[in-house]
Amino acid sequence: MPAVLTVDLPLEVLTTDQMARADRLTIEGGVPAMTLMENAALALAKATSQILQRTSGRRVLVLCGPGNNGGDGFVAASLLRSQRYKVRVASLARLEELRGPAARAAAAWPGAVTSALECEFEGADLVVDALFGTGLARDLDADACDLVRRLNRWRRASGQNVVSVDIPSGVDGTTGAVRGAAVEADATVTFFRVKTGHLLLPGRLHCGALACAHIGIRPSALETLHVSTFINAPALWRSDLPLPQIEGHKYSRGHALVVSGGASFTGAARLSAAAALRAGAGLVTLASPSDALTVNASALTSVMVRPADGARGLAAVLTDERKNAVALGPGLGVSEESCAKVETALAPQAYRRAAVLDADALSSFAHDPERLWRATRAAPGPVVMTPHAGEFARLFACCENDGACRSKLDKARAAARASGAVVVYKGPDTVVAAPDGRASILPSATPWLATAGSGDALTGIIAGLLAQRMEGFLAASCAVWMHARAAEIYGPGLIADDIIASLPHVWRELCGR
Ligand SMILES: NC(=O)C1=CN([C@@H]2O[C@H](COP(=O)(O)OP(=O)(O)OC[C@H]3O[C@@H](n4cnc5c(N)ncnc54)[C@H](O)[C@@H]3O)[C@@H](O)[C@H]2O)[C@@H](O)CC1
Ligand SMILES: Nc1ncnc2c1ncn2[C@@H]1O[C@H](COP(=O)(O)OP(=O)(O)O)[C@@H](O)[C@H]1O
Ligand SMILES: [K+]
Repeated sequence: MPAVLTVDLPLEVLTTDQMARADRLTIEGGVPAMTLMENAALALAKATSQILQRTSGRRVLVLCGPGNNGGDGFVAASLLRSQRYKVRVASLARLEELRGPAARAAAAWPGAVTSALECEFEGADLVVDALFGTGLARDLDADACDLVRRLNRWRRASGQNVVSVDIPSGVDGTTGAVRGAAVEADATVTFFRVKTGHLLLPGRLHCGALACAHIGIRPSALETLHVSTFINAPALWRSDLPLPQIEGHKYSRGHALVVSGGASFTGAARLSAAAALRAGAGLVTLASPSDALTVNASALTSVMVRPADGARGLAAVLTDERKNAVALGPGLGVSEESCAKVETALAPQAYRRAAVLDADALSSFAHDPERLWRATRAAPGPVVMTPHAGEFARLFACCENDGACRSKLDKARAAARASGAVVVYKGPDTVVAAPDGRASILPSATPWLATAGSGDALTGIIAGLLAQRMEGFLAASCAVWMHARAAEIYGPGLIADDIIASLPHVWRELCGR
């Protein structure tokens, strides 16, 4: 499998509305719509011909829809025909229904056009899906759903390739939802910038290999779009990555405190502590209940262990101002005592201490999320919360059910706004959202990450970066990427300990030494 996390795509991610505005601004700025369409078709024909290994005579079927996505299809069909491919075109709309550049593109196609609803895929070496793009406005009707499902069945049975223009037809370009049915593509060529629907599930699973082509839209168009969603890639946070300084010492690299659960629940916190050290914190201390002190101390070497019983014990350990990042949740237990420990860790104080809240530190507030948000809003430093889907549903039910929240991205943003904390909404398409509206989406992650303790390792990496004083949103995004990249490097068979063991390889890639 290719290393997807290191593929180069532009950082900014757009909604379909933002993309439409970028198109409009460019056209108003003097670039003809037809030029954009021709450039889009050129990129598409190039991708198609690469998949067909430039062998002329191969048979290509182009499925065109009623809008400009179909227009791109018509122009690409003409280009591929001029490159000596055997091209058939099938249209969903009657040609007289087409408007604007799409109508002009269809008129320039020299061959026959058949009905897409009746078309046969047999004999095709590749199908170009130009049915619907970013203009998809409602669910596909029954006939279009039937066409898409027939195409998907043919692709699976024949093993031939499908290339989607802009976005697999049927995928909502903003939310990633499937509107009735959606094409399963082997490759998708999008234009100018990736859209949120390419990255959020299930949309991402329909795209295959995603490429982004420049078609003449000026990057200056971004200035008016107020883009706040980014691909989670090193370019987003690399310049803020904390690196050890020659004149530095361990205290200048920060001191993370991880809070352990009781005697039978200590492994999770130890994973977090080890991950915090590997993420570069100069020192890591495990605050352990007395009954778990021996088991923790005997299982740790470079992590220090200090006794801390209850919220009071934690408060005593936290009087040391050098402990500038605290992580709670893994193995903590769901209880009122855990709520009190979280409130202690977040209590206002004279110096800036960052906090990461995961697992039981979140679930303990399920009956009263407002109580947690009061604490997170009042906290003196950045707070990062890392819920998986179950924890998110328990804690942020109001954001789940809010009619304005249409996607995982919307929900994570609403949760960050409500809590005043950075929210890492975990899963195969992890979203990191900051209270100020910034968000990042991880473009891929190996499902081998779904293993016990994997989230605990992530909590530790975030704590380690926060201890080094990295800004909250960037630290959380960077940690999510490092965690996924460590798993990608290690490969199949991964367990949580391997994520931690792989972190030096990730560092080496990031800093080149
Ligand atoms: N606007 C531009 O300047 C450019 C647009 N380009 C292409 O144009 C596409 C966007 O074009 P459009 O805005 O025309 O939209 P689309 O071609 O994506 O589809 C919209 C058309 O389908 C209809 N429609 C929407 N949902 C439907 C549904 N569920 N069932 C049946 N019909 C439905 C709409 O009424 C409209 O006619 C992009 O995806 C891209 O491929 C490219 O040519 C590059 C430049
Ligand atoms: N299918 C998947 N694909 C990629 N990453 C996943 C998948 N499922 C879970 N993950 C990631 O694995 C980690 C699991 O965290 P979590 O559910 O808290 O596990 P645990 O509680 O066992 O530590 C998260 O970082 C999450 O994003
Ligand atoms: K399409």
